[in-house]
Amino acid sequence: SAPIRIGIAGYGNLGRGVEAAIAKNADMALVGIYTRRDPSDLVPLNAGAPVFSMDELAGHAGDVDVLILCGGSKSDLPEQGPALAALFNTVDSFDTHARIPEYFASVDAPAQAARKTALISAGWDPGMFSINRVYGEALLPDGDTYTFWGRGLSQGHSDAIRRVAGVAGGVQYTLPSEAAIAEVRSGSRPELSTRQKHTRECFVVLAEGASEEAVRAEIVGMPHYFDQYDTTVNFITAEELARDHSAMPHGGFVIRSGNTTDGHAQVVEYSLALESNPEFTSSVLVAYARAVHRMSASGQFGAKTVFDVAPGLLSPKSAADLRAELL
Ligand SMILES: NC(=O)C1=CN([C@@H]2O[C@H](COP(=O)(O)OP(=O)(O)OC[C@H]3O[C@@H](n4cnc5c(N)ncnc54)[C@H](OP(=O)(O)O)[C@@H]3O)[C@@H](O)[C@H]2O)C=CC1
Ligand SMILES: N[C@@H](C[C@H]1CC(C(=O)O)=NO1)C(=O)O
Repeated sequence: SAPIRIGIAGYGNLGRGVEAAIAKNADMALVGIYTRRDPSDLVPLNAGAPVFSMDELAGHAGDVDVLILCGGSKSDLPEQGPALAALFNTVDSFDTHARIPEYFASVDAPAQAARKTALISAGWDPGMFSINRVYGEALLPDGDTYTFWGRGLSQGHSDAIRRVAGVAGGVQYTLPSEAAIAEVRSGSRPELSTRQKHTRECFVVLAEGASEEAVRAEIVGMPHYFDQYDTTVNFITAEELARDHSAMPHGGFVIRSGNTTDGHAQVVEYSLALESNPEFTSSVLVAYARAVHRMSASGQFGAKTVFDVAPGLLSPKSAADLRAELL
C-alpha cells in the first residue's frame, strides 16, 4: 500500500529525530520539513530532504497524511497545536503536564470541526511512562506508583530555559534522588514529595548585557517547570555549552509496588536507558503517526492521548499477523 506521507513542523532536536525515524520505517515517506526560519538556514540530516517555510504548510494539506509537531511545549505548541489540528492529522509531544487538560481541549475543538485526528502528549513522559503508570494502577489497585527520571537532559526543561529573556543558550539535567530510589526499591512504599524525588541542574549561556540574578530568578521560579524543585543555575560560555553539553542522554523508570494479598508483594517496572532522548521520543512519535493515520481513516476524530490508542495500531504488522505472534 502507499506509504504514509509525513510532514515535520519545526526542525529542532525532535524534528531531526523524526527525519531519522522515518528512514527506519519502510511504510513511511517524508513529504517535507516546515520551519519558521529561512529554509536555506537548515542543514537536514539527509541533504535531499525537502525543506519549506512554515508559511507554505497550509498549501500542502493535501500532500501530508500526518503532520508531526516538533515545536517546544513552553510556547510553540500552545499556538501551533490548535492551528495545525484544523488542517492536518497531527501528533505532538506536549509535555507541560499541568496544562495537558487545557491543551487537549484547545486541540480537540478544531480537530473535531475539521474531522481530523490529533494525538497529543506522545513520547515517553508523557507517553510510554503514562501508559505504564495506568497499567500498574489498573493491574495492582492496592499499590503505589513511582516515576524517576535521569540523570539526563530534559528537552522540555531545556526548551523552557532557552525561552527565558536573557538566555542565549542552555540545557537542563534532571537528577533523581538515590536515597528516594533506595527507599522505593526496599518495598516500603514511602510517601515522597516532588522535591524529594529529583533536583534540577541548569547550564546557561547569558545573552549580552543580561543579569545573572534576573535569569536565575525566572528559571527557579518558573511554574510547572522548576518551582517545585530544588534547582541550580550555572552560567557557562557558548564554547563550554557546545563542548560539554551537546549529548542528550536520558532515561528513567516507572515502578508499581503493590500487594495482591497481604502475603504477596508484586512489583511491575518499565525502564528506559536512552543515549539520545530526542531520537527515542521521535521514534515514539513516528509509531503513533502510523496509529493516527489508521484512526483518522476509521473516523476517530478529535484530540486523543496515548490512552486512547490500541497498541496494535502502532505496529506495521496486520492484526492477523500480530495475533499469530501473541506469545
Ligand atoms: N513527551 C515527551 O516524552 C517529550 C517531549 N519533548 C518535547 O519536545 C519539545 C521540543 O524539543 P526539542 O526538539 O529539543 O526543542 P528545540 O529547542 O530543539 O526545537 C524547538 C523549536 O525551536 C526551533 N529551533 C530549533 N533549533 C533552532 C535554532 N538553532 N535556532 C532557532 N530556532 C530553532 C524549531 O522551530 P522552527 O524550525 O520553526 O524554527 C523547533 O521546532 C520540548 O519542548 C518538549 O516539550 C521532548 C522530549 C520528550
Ligand atoms: N518530557 C521530558 C521527558 C521526561 C524527562 C523528564 C525530566 O527530566 O523532568 N520528564 O519527562 C523531556 O522533555 O525530556
